[in-house]
Amino acid sequence: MAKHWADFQYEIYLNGLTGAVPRLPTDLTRLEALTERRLGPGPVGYVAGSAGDGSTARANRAALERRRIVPRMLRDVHERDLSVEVLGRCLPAPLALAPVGVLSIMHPDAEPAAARAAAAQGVPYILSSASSTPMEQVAEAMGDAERWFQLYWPKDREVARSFLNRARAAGYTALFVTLDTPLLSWRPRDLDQAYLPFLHGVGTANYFSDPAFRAGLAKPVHEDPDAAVTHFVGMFADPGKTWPDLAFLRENWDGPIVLKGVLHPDDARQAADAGMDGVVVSNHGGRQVAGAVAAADALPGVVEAAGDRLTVLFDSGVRTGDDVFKALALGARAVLLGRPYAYGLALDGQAGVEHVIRCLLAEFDLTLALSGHASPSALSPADLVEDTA
Ligand SMILES: Cc1cc2nc3c(=O)[nH]c(=O)nc-3n(C[C@H](O)[C@H](O)[C@H](O)COP(=O)(O)O)c2cc1C
Ligand SMILES: O=C(O)C(=O)c1ccccc1
Repeated sequence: MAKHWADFQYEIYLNGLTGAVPRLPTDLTRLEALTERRLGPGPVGYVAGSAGDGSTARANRAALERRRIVPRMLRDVHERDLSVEVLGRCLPAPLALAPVGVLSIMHPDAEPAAARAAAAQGVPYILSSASSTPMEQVAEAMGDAERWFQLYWPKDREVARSFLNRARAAGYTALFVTLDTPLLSWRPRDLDQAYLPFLHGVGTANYFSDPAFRAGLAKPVHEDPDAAVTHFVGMFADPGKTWPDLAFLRENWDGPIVLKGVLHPDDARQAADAGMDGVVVSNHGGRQVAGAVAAADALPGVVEAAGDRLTVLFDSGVRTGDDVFKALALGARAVLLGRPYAYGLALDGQAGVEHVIRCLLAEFDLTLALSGHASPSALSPADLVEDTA
């Protein structure tokens, strides 16, 4: 019998018999305000903030909320199985933790704590290139869990090659290549605080530990940290890249490659033509293009274009179990979760991240059951209506 994620609900009530209540709210939309009280304005602004006036982030929520579930009754939902196949692996639920860089601004335990939390719950953790801990150390924290690595494709070919070699040697199997961040967007919350974590050296661990990166420095990192940061800023991304460049990644990575940040159906077709294995329909949580299409509104078109050539994943704005239901009904195979787990980490370290995963999946399991379905594969667009009022 598959694990019932909904059992967490009963566990909470049972603990209540001894007077215990959960350490963090079970409505994950409440975590941002709590984190705001805990952390300084720079760090929380960086995580909570988005591009421009925040319209894309709001549109992400509105597009999910506008879609409403039409539950079905009397359909035997006693036994449920939330597992899904993603990139040739069986996951216990349709969820992975999105790559979130600079996590040490949230909590000193940072990426290793998030990785341990994900591993404890059997959920994949996608490690960001811009992590505060080198990828080899995070790999150890992941233990037997699935290891996925997010690539910010460095401008320098040798650093790119070195990252791929290191990731492979450290046991990462799938590569998530983020396409939507060749530049950082206009982010007023960070600009008004004049706060950018990397300029404080945060999020540079993979680079500063990299032999190919260090070969480009005149002096060792510790002798001239400012020059190392400047080198990182110039190297971190490359707005000059085009579709034919993907051949380099295909030649240098033999596992699955997923392009993160695809919103247009034609880009999905180009991804498939370039031999990619999947896409993440994402607008980076509203952090890149202000005024961009809501991720959920872009999802059906990309799903159609992908056909059976690509695995389609989804992120940007997922906060509740019914959001997961809706993304899957619109055709995503699984969702990635971003800010909520960063807040869980800020508020309670590894335990906070586990709390977030368990709440989201318990709520999804209950939504699935109460809507008359026993597995993610049963969902389709016919389970939703669009609220046009
Ligand atoms: C603080 C922060 C840092 C992020 N860093 C990265 C990153 O290093 N690489 C990446 O591909 N996406 C990054 N993202 C985007 C997430 O992977 C994801 O697309 C987004 O957070 C999903 O939206 P949500 O926060 O609404 O769930 C970051 C997001 C946040 C909030
Ligand atoms: O802030 C982000 O959204 C992001 O993707 C990023 C980029 C570089 C370093 C850390 C995070």
